[in-house]
Amino acid sequence: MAKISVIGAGNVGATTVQRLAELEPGEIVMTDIVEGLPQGKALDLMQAGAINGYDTRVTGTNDYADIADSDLVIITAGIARKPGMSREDLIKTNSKIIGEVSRNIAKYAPNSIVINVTNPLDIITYEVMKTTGFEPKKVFGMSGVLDAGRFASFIAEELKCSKKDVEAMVIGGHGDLMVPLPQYTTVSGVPLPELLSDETIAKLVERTVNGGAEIVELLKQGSAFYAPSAAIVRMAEAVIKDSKRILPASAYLEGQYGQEGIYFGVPVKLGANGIEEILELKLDENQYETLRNSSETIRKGISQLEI
Ligand SMILES: NC(=O)c1ccc[n+]([C@@H]2O[C@H](COP(=O)([O-])OP(=O)(O)OC[C@H]3O[C@@H](n4cnc5c(N)ncnc54)[C@H](O)[C@@H]3O)[C@@H](O)[C@H]2O)c1
Ligand SMILES: O=C(O)C[C@H](O)C(=O)O
Repeated sequence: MAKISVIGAGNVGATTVQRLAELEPGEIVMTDIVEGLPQGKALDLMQAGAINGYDTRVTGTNDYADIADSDLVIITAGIARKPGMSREDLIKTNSKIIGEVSRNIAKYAPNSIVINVTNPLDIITYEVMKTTGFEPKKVFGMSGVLDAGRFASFIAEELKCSKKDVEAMVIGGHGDLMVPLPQYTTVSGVPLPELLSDETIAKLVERTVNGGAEIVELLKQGSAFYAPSAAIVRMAEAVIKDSKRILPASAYLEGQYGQEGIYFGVPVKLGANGIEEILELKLDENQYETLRNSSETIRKGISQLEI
């Protein structure tokens, strides 16, 4: 049985707790700075257990001491972007919030694995690793599972087939320069380029890259949270069940893909120890070029962090 703490009880945090509770992992603690918010949502989710049939203990708190001895901590605290903003525009505000969050995780849950969700994803995940002082393999970010889920959903719509049969792969930074990989995307084992024309694939790639912004524009306030929480739970499940799933995650690179000392979305093996392996894929020259440009945005963001 695992203890999971979710920092931030907003849209992403609370929806994540709801999905996690249904898996019956053991105990879930939800924290926020707003008094009453995590407590009220936790009580509501406890009562839902009687109807949905789960016995997970869910509690809400404003006190970091309650995350003590967590096996897994999921960070969703911070602000979401508004229409017209890039994720990088959130650096200043969110890095202040995450500095405080990270120091408390290091203090109260020093043996935990940490999944960061707060944007700008790759830059803030770097801040969490540096501020907690945790080993890089124990700190990683959620991005590629969401981006690949969007790509898969658009592909299924185009092919008029079940989403269940599409396995997509998206790597790189969780920003405007992410890299969907059609050559590593399959529909029941059939490579995507055999099913759709280059022009159609290019259209779906573009929609995937703008997938977060498309929802931000529609909502006018806040950003996506149903697909993001589903993606977080897929990763959390791999950690608590030690299932060694191969999933894209923002991982600390030490030479892989020609990158050193930054967090970047890459396929990894996820288990109880966090990132247990990083898989290196062969890319075409354009994809390498986009990765290099994306890494520059991440380095620029890291240089703006006050850590
Ligand atoms: N990685 C991804 O793919 C992805 C997907 C969706 C959202 N996000 C990011 O996740 C973050 C949260 O999004 P959301 O939609 O849940 O926002 P939200 O505004 O609904 O919730 C954020 C919560 O964080 C809380 N908070 C603020 N400061 C805090 C602190 N110091 N300690 C604890 N809690 C604090 C707020 O009170 C609020 O309840 C944003 O930065 C957003 O961009 C990332
Ligand atoms: O788009 C955002 O700002 C939120 C998140 O990163 C997403 O991709 O939905």
